[in-house]
Order: sequence, then structure tokens, then C-alpha cells
Amino acid sequence: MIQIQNVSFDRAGKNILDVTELTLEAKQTIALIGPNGAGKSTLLSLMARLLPLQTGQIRYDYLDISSTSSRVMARKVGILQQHSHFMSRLTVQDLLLYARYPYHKGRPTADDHKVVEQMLAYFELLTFRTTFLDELSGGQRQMALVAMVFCQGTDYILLDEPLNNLDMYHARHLMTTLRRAIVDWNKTIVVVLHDINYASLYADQIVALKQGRIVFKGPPDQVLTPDSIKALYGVEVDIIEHQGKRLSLHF
Ligand SMILES: Nc1ncnc2c1ncn2[C@@H]1O[C@H](COP(=O)(O)OP(=O)(O)OP(=O)(O)O)[C@@H](O)[C@H]1O
Repeated sequence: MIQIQNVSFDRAGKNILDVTELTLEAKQTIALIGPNGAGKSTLLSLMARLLPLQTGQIRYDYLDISSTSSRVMARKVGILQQHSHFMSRLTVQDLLLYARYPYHKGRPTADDHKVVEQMLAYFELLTFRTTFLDELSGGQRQMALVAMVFCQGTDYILLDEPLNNLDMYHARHLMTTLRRAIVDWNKTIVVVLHDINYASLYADQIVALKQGRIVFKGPPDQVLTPDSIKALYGVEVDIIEHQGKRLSLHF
């Protein structure tokens, strides 16, 4: 379970995030949605301790991030940021092995190699194992970066717009794989999504942010309505039901 309490964050003298209370159940996919500039990346960065907390508390199970060592945090929470830069002359398998550093400290064991093999297969990257990152397409690199975060072996995974650059097949494959990971490995995944239909189809819970505040939270079929979407994005939508799922039409 993730518990966020009284987390407020100012930048350049301006308040950009103010979350009084947010509890996220474990072993779920939680989609963080909201318009550009709403504070989604800021919240994720605070949750991964990439930005220092200015107020409040964030806890993963019994761990308070303010008092947890980096060694323990590195095994508890993994994040893929929106703009991740890695040495381009690194092969895909080396990138994945690098993500195991919190375990092997520079001396990979058979277990580390086993996890890398597992993730190469899970994310359909076996054919790219010896390809350098700068020889991959944008979408292939994105999949490799997501696989890298999974290699870290953390219970909690935070992904900021992972569908960037992905074509229809890979976007669907990634979202399906995230859902499988919850069942197969008990992961809890918080994912920033701009496509509200992916959020509706694949998330257990939706958390909507606007101007740094949570405006609604709940299961997609309860919270995604024409009114809530209009209030969030200022866009008129129709909601249609297809095979028991809610889809929004906004063209
Ligand atoms: N380094 C910074 N200095 C000052 N303000 C910043 C900085 N980074 C972000 N902001 C501001 O903080 C607010 C929240 O930004 P954030 O990136 O968290 O939003 P977001 O919801 O992730 O947006 P997007 O969907 O466009 O990625 C925005 O108003 C943004 O302009």
C-alpha cells in the first residue's frame, strides 16, 4: 500500500502540488491522469525520492521514504521517468544487468543473469539483446527502458508516460504485460497515461490530478463520465460501452 499524506510542493515560489491524502492499494494498476502541467510527474518524482519532500509523508507499506536508506528504497521502488537518458553505447542486456546493481554491486551472479533473461523474454526483447540503445527505434528503446525498471525487482513500479513512442501493438502489449506482472509477480504499478481509453481498459484505479490537486479517484467504470472528463480536460466526450468496458470518444 502507498500512503501519501499532506504532500505539498512549491517550485519557483509557486505551489504546484498539494495532496492531502491519497492511499493506493497494492497489487493493482493505478493510472495517474490529468492535463499537461497538472503535477503528475512531480508527484511521481516525489514518490521515487527524485525530488525531496517539502512537507508531509509518503509510505510504502511500513517504509517511510524520508527515513529509508537508498539501498532499501532501490529494492522497493523503481521509476521510469518521462525523459530517461542512458549511455547509448550500452546493449539492451547490459542495460538490464545494470538495473540489477542494487543486488550485485558490480558483480552479477547467475540469479541476476536469470532475471535479465526472464525480462528480455517477458518484454519481447530477446532479438535485441546485443543491440546498442542508439541502434533501437524510439519504441524499442522505450520497451527496453520499461524492462530495465522491472529488472530492478521492486514491489512498486512508477512509470511516467511509458506509452510514448509505442505503436498500437506495443502499447497494447505493454499494458497487457503490466497487468500480467501484477498477477505473476505481485507488482503495484502507478502509471501516468494520457490516453484515457488505455486508463479505462487497463487500470484498476484512476487518480485524476488537475492544478496539483486530486479531483477524483476510483475504478474507471465509476469515475470516467462525460462530466468528470469535461471538468478535467475541458473536452466534451461521449462514453460508449464496448464488451463491458467504457471508452471515450472525443473527436
Ligand atoms: N523545474 C521546474 N521549475 C519550475 N516549475 C516547474 C519545473 N518543472 C515543472 N514545473 C511546473 O510544475 C507544474 C507541474 O509539472 P509536471 O511536470 O509535474 O506536470 P505533468 O502533469 O507531469 O505534465 P505533463 O502531462 O505535461 O507531463 C507545471 O506547471 C510546470 O510548469
